[in-house]
Amino acid sequence: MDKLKIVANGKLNGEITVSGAKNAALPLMCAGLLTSGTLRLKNVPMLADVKTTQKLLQGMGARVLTDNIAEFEINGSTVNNTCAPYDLVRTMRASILVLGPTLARFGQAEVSLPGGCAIGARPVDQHLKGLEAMGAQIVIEHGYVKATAPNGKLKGARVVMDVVTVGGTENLLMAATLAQGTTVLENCAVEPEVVDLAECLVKMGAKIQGIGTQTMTIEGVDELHGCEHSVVPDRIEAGTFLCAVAMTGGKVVLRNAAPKTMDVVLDKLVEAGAIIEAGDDWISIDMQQRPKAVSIRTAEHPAFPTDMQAQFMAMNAIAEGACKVTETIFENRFMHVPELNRMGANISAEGNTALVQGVEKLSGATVMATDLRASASLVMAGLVADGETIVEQIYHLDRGYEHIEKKLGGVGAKIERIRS
Ligand SMILES: CC(=O)N[C@H]1[C@@H](OP(=O)(O)OP(=O)(O)OC[C@H]2O[C@@H](n3ccc(=O)[nH]c3=O)[C@H](O)[C@@H]2O)O[C@H](CO)[C@@H](O)[C@@H]1O
Ligand SMILES: C=C(OP(=O)(O)O)C(=O)O
Repeated sequence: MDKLKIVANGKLNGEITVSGAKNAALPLMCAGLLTSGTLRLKNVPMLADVKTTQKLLQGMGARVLTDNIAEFEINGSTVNNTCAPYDLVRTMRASILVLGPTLARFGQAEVSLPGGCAIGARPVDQHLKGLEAMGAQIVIEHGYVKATAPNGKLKGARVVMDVVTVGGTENLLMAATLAQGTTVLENCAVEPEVVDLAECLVKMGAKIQGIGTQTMTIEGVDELHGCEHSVVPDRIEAGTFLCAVAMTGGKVVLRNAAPKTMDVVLDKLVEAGAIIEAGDDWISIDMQQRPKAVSIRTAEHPAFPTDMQAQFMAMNAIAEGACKVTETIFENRFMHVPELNRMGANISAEGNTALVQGVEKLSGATVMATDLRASASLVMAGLVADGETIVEQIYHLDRGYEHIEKKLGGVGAKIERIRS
């Protein structure tokens, strides 16, 4: 399994181009199942999860073409299999997002239950509850969700999700576009990636009102057509690089970024001492001091994103002062804490709260993490640690960061992939 070797190399300086968002690209690719037309997606990040989604869609019979430089064409006219098998679903929880579109277009779907993962149990009860309200008959058998729509069609319904769920909102939104009648989704997630999906669906002919609000009303249509859509920039990848610069110091400009989707993260970096400037599609950071510790509390958008919690923990680990990090979205998202402590950090975690006392120095070590953002936080710690840091098990990182070693290497980091 590949590893990353990182040696501190001073301040980061230069420019980085941000990729399209993983969390938007995956549901957008699944939306290709809703139409027999061609969905052309641009700005798609070349990530392990995108390749898994490509395999999943191809396994269902869809034609998926890519030029391997950020463009995909998905054509759902040839879909002849409504099953998403365990061997693909288990490597990527977002596979559950084929359930809504497949059921809505073909009247049946069989999708392996994704199961829990390192950061929490992550049930999909809200997805199933919503589809049942839309008339689906659902059984769980042999680890699979087997869903059918009586007479082949879902029916519009009012669904109040009892937790705010990004994937649940996306699945039900896609399903509702082809349902008969009107669906009202209440308590929707308003993450930028949900908005991006909704905007693409509208281009495909869907009738959706309330995009970007907690209530979306969808008037079902008989069919959707193809369209061209550019994936929203990845606010989490961008935030990760900004945090890295906040730790090393330096001046970096991020291109193809979406600062309007990152308000709270940018505010917190300013609180930490960074000078941040932004235009429509760029962000610059200038950091010439040791960061100040900043307390954060994760919550649904537009509050502080859980997917940035580990990276801020790494920054706080070397910051001046002490702070509190509270995780309210996932029940087990502190796996980076013991690894950061092995590198000399002073963090104590209990329940969903971690108290961080900043230290002056970290020391390099061999570390690993069992989830994506935890792995990113260890890479960042390596950028400022004494000696060599080896981050193992980086297939987690490859799920969500496109060429992280090249992007950070391009602004002066000493970081090398060791292939095995
Ligand atoms: C591919 C993708 O977009 N992944 C993102 C998505 O994950 P994902 O869509 O899986 O996250 P959700 O928003 O659904 O999960 C939020 C919380 O709701 C709970 N829940 C969710 C669904 C459900 O049916 N029942 C239930 O109880 C989950 O266990 C979790 O505690 O949003 C998360 C929260 O912003 C991000 O961390 C992930 O990066
Ligand atoms: C938790 C994450 O992703 P996923 O939902 O794909 O596991 C993430 O991107 O940090």
